[in-house]
Amino acid sequence: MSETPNNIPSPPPAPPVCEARNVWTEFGDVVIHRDLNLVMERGEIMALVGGSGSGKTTLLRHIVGLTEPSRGDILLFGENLHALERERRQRLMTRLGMLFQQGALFSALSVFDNIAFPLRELKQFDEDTIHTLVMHKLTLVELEPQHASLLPAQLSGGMIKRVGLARALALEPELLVLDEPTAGLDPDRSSKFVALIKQIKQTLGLTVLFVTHDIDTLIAMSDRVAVLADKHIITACSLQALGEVDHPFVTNFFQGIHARMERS
Ligand SMILES: Nc1ncnc2c1ncn2[C@@H]1O[C@H](COP(=O)(O)OP(=O)(O)OP(=O)(O)O)[C@@H](O)[C@H]1O
Repeated sequence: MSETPNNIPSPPPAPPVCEARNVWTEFGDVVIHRDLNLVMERGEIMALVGGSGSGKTTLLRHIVGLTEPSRGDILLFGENLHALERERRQRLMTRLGMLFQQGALFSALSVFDNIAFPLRELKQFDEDTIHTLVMHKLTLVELEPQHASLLPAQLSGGMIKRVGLARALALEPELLVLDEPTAGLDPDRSSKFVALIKQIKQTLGLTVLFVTHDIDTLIAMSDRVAVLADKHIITACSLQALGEVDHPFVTNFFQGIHARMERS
């Protein structure tokens, strides 16, 4: 522990928000992740990119506790997620929120009930409090109170994403995980959704990890880019530094980024 000039010990540095340590994932004989390592610091927005089938969604699913790696550890806020007993693990999971591809809303539940779902699961809030929290999240994602009673089938693609985001934010997480947040949105809706995520990130002081194939989203959102190739993270660096990385996937990918930046 370091000391201040008055010899008062300063507190130990906060652990990384999220860390994958020596992670292996195997489906039968097929190895998806081989000794994969990744560290995310508080307050950053990190993009996770990689070829189709390289294991990005699988890694996100490990990080949000839906699946467990074959070997290795996932640490969230310094705690070893898969080694915790159930109750502590559930408590830890309330510190993160996930937006799935296509929103993954419950089709039979209204917008209100979708957003209320994680709050009700927790069994800590009465219905008045849940109402206040849900309506606050609806405002946060720039939807109107009258949208609360709609069913997912009555929503546009952009609205579904916003409701999914509101649900991911329901428990006021510190880490937000987004799988392809702009997939399926037209360029205008996509850039509005990116702006909304960045604004919410700023307001709530979130750390954000997202997967994308979309170069515009990558350029607009990321502080750092983690590249999943050859079954592990080959680099996690700024967009600029990515230009220096000598790897066929990165070289290809960077050509696309370069062309896009020159067009804008
Ligand atoms: N439960 C499972 N059982 C067997 N194989 C699986 C399972 N889940 C994923 N896979 C395989 O693992 C590989 C990685 O899948 P994953 O969805 O993580 O890739 P991805 O990088 O997110 O791909 P994309 O960019 O196309 O969405 C794929 O070959 C997939 O078929």
